[in-house]
Amino acid sequence: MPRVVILRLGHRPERDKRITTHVGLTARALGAEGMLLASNDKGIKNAIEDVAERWGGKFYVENDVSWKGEIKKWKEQGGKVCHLSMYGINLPDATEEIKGCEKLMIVVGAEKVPSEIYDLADWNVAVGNQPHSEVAAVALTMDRIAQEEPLKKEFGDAELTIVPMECGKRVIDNKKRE
Ligand SMILES: C[S@@+](CC[C@H](N)C(=O)[O-])C[C@H]1O[C@@H](n2cnc3c(N)ncnc32)[C@H](O)[C@@H]1O
Repeated sequence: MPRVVILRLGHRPERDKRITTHVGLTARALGAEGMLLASNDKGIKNAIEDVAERWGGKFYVENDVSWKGEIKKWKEQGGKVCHLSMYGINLPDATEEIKGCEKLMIVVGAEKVPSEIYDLADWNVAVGNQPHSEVAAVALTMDRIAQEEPLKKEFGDAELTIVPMECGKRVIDNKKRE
């Protein structure tokens, strides 16, 4: 799988807190390295980085970035950009090509995204051509482009680790074991 960064556009702090947090948490869980938030909401950064600190890995959130600046920088560094939109080409028809790149920025909107994004993106990709959710779109895309099973990813330096079991809950507190 390429290195993946999420660019979240159009986040409205008064109504999108939960969904933007879920975009970040889902991307982290499936192997992205970070999320760039093109709005000012430090609470999102704090909430996601707090989870990452307890559950491991090195996921970061950058607050209040310039979306255009970040896309430009990413492309100058050889990265590719995949904008998720129900109007794009269908994911199964783009997966093989996307899998081949080294650095991938996945762009997801909230409200309507600036039309310029469609031209700046290397791929405008629909996760099926029906409206649904940015969380589902990120999850399915990351799952489809993964080379290894993303649900078995291990997170280093975790304070907390779950022991999967058929029934019940077991969480290891790694701090207590030190
Ligand atoms: C709830 S939708 C709102 C879309 C907005 N009304 C518009 O017309 O662009 C928010 C985001 O979810 C993602 N999304 C929703 N359905 C999608 C689909 N079928 N395929 C890919 N992305 C999707 C897109 O990134 C979109 O910007």
